[in-house]
Amino acid sequence: MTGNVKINRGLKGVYFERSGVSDIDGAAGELSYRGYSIHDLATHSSFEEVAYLLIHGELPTAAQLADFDAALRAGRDLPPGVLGVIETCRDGHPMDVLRTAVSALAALDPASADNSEQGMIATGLRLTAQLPVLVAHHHAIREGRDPVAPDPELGHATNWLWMLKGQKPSAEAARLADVDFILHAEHGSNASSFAARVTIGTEAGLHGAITTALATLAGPAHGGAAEDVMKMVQDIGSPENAAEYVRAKRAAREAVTGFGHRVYRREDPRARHMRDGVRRLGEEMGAPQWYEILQAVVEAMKPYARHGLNVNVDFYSGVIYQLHGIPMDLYVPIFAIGRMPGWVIQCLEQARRNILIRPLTLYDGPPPRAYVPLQDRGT
Ligand SMILES: CC(=O)SCCNC(=O)CCNC(=O)[C@H](O)C(C)(C)COP(=O)(O)OP(=O)(O)OC[C@H]1O[C@@H](n2cnc3c(N)ncnc32)[C@H](O)[C@@H]1OP(=O)(O)O
Ligand SMILES: O=C([O-])CC(=O)C(=O)O
Repeated sequence: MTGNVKINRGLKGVYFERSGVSDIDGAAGELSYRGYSIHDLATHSSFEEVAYLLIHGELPTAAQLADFDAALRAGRDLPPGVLGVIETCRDGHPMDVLRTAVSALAALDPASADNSEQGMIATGLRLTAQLPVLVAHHHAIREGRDPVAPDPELGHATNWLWMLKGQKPSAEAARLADVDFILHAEHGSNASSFAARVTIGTEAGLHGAITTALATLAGPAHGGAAEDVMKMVQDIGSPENAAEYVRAKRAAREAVTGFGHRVYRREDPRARHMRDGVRRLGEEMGAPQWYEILQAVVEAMKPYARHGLNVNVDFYSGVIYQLHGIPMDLYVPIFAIGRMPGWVIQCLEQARRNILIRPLTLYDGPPPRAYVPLQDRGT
């Protein structure tokens, strides 16, 4: 069929469902989770509290938070067998290894087939707890070290840095990681959450949906941007080279990574918290040049700021990880660790009022024609 049909390529501007989780005002540059401003949450909250808020809809009481935190800490164990999978693909990109390990968990986790509401919440908590362990263990294995066991005395962000580096992080480093996870925890119908919903829409399980989400997050137009920003900063090398770098990119009509967003027409509200972190940490660590290069890129992009083109959340996050000595190929997995509660609640919302997600493509191929047998098709 062809005809006068309106096509929204990339589903731009299309509402496909209602959601009570996060509200994004792209024109105003505002974001809230369950009605709470991202700025309040980044300033006052913790990842554990935000994960509870996202999944259960309300901020927890002290007792509810303690139970939730205990469940997260208890969920860090990995079923035997998954380390063998990681070992087999140890030299792959950490995002490929993580996706493969989560996919393997579907087969190795005895409770993975429980698609009830309570079953999905329990699986979601386990996966939220397990993702940092998978990433840290893979990193140790590829470096030829023994994986560092999770420490049940430590909260989510502190334990992640402990397992990654084998040393207890400073309070400042742990807080920056915590804020990073809060800022990445949820973002409506972004590509990876939408992909996870499509998977749940077929009544597949949560491990499958998270595997889909991980595959989708990895691309440079989505979660892969932080890694690319760090590569860009290294290519630029010094603030005075930024203008020429941007000019050449725009002359070639190439995107400048870390800029642009499908929804925001102002600065991404999450960016300011990362920017403050880069500036502070850079000064403290005697490496202010990264911040200066980033700000020189922002300045150089101003003439191209049509349609409100501005920095997104991942413009600054890569440099924070770099200052913490975290390898570039772990930046997307870090995003994934933070995004887990968002994926879980998007999947729960989908499952609660499930409908198969199946839009249409308007056919514009050849008209009907007769089949030509192989021997009649020439050489
Ligand atoms: C966590 C996240 O996923 S945030 C996004 C992370 N991704 C990146 O940072 C990669 C770089 N950015 C991009 O590739 C894009 O901005 C995307 C894919 C994120 C969004 O793309 P779109 O939805 O097409 O953006 P949008 O419709 O707002 O584009 C408007 C205009 O700005 C331009 N534009 C968008 N992003 C950029 C950019 N990074 N650099 C230069 N120009 C850009 C577009 O080419 C378009 O110009 P046109 O009207 O002349 O065609
Ligand atoms: O919402 C989007 O399209 C991408 C994004 O910023 C996110 O997933 O955090």
